[in-house]
Amino acid sequence: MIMEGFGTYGTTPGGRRQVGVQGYDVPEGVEIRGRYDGEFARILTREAVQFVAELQREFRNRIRYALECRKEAKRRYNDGALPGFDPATKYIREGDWVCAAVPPAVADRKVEITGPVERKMIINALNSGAKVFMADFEDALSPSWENLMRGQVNLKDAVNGTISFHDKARNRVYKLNDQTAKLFVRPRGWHLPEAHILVDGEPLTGCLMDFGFYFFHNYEAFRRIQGGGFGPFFYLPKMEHSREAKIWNCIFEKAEKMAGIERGSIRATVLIETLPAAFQMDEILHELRDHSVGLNCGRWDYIFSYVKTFQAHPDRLLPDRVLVGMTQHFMKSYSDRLIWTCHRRGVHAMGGMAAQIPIKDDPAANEAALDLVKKDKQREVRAGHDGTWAAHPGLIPACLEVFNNNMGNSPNQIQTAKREEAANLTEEDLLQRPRGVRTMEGLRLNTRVGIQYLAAWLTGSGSVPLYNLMEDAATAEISRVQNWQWLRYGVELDGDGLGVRVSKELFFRVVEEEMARVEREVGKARFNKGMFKEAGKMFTRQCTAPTLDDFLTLDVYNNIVVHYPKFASSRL
Ligand SMILES: CC(=O)SCCNC(=O)CCNC(=O)[C@H](O)C(C)(C)COP(=O)(O)OP(=O)(O)OC[C@H]1O[C@@H](n2cnc3c(N)ncnc32)[C@H](O)[C@@H]1OP(=O)(O)O
Ligand SMILES: O=CC(=O)O
Ligand SMILES: [Mg+2]
Repeated sequence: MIMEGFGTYGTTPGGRRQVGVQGYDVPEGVEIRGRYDGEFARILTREAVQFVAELQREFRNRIRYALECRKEAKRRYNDGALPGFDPATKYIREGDWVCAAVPPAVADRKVEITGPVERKMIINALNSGAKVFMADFEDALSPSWENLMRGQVNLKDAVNGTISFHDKARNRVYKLNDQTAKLFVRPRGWHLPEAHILVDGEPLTGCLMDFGFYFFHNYEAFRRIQGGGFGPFFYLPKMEHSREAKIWNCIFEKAEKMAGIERGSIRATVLIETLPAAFQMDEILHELRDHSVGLNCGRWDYIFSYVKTFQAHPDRLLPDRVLVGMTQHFMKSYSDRLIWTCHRRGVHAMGGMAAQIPIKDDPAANEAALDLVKKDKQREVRAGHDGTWAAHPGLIPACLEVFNNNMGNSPNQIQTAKREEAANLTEEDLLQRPRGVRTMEGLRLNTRVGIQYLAAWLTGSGSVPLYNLMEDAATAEISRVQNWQWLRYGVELDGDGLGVRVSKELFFRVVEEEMARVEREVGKARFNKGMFKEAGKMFTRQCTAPTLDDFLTLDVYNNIVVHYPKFASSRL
């Protein structure tokens, strides 16, 4: 068996093995095709891999079925059906039940910072003054083998309190403060495979890798150090139906049993970030009622999902992306319903992410951006949200101030902001067509943002600052699907007064011009060294595809897969 934690990778303490000929010690039926690294071997222990493989074997058929059901629902929406409340689960929506009590350690979640599982950012986020840090394997992370495995190593060190980072260029050492944010971890969505680990010859389900290794290595320390006897805590993304929440509930139960900890120890907040899930809030909470700690308004994926769900409904086209904010009736209705539902069931109703980030070189623009963030947070706290998301440490004081000013010393508003009137929101409220115009600048912005995001993702960065906004997989998806839909229906760009219709010819010209603009902005050297040209081709292909790809990152995933077929895993 390979020993854990031996210094530089490649040789055992005895020095008998060579770099590259070493492998992870894996159980029967598992093959690891990612690069070998001594640090990664601390995570990929035989026992941990066995646990993850068992999750895969037990749940793969149910996951497959849930994904088939998504396809079936897509067929129905494409044939003209609209999402709505399920009559079969009316008894759950109308029933008088509550979720398990919120663990005291996370009663106060006024401001949560999010970010990829990158070492320095984890330390900065935990030290940021936010109540919670949502460490992200999802929208904010490009899921390369290196990023995923380093992320697991970083989280293990973070939970144990030993994480540090030496920025050699700036001669600065990063360490944890005495007071840190509570850690939540967001695994990938169900749809993403993990091509570097095969179980019985098939790729592992990505989220089972993220959840499984994190849980296996950290549940004991987390419950002792962070969770006050509860935990670990998770965020669950991109679900479309309560049957998917049921799978997570069973996974949690299996993990708790394996660990010998009480049922209900693990807690998760589900992002309501798909249009179909907005009609399943009660059902999702009900499935997870012993493991729930609320719902969150994942606004960016929600907008993406609106377009995707209505991809075949030309009467429901979105206006320019910048016009689809939380004050649009369908967005406001979804946030109101989420608050009402969560508080009725005794759990947190979390707000979402304002995309503005600090602007370093322009004080006036910085002030204006901060003002937009504050207004967004004010709207959330007054509506009854118990907390919100921030993308950057520089925003934490302002967001906290807004929530503290409106909530005083209360840790949350679960008992005080019931929002009973939201019970009257109808299917029509949740689906109402967004208002606004479409412009050439909207098409251009989608294009240059989509391409630059993809270029970053292909080279390892899953969240980037672009034009003073945070961009991640969810925001980039909006750019992609909106372009696709406008092209598909040859929409008129009615906001320009020119009556121009979107066509392939127009789009190809826009791509060319925006690529030239990006090259000017980032500089020739960076442009040629980066993956901009490849990203441009991929984005163009996606926007002009005859049928809409379900996910941008799924389509391009193979470009970041790096296999080490001969050496990575062996049974020693
Ligand atoms: C739709 C959704 O799912 S939202 C959730 C997913 N998205 C995210 O989590 C995005 C999180 N945010 C980020 O990734 C970053 O803030 C970005 C990419 C948008 C901007 O990053 P940068 O350009 O590096 O920011 P900037 O240069 O201002 O950073 C200043 C410092 O703050 C740190 N920082 C910035 N954002 C974060 C963060 N979210 N968490 C921790 N530290 C952060 C930087 O590491 C840097 O640290 P240093 O001074 O010690 O070197
Ligand atoms: O995950 C959050 C979102 O807005 O999408
Ligand atoms: Mg999202």
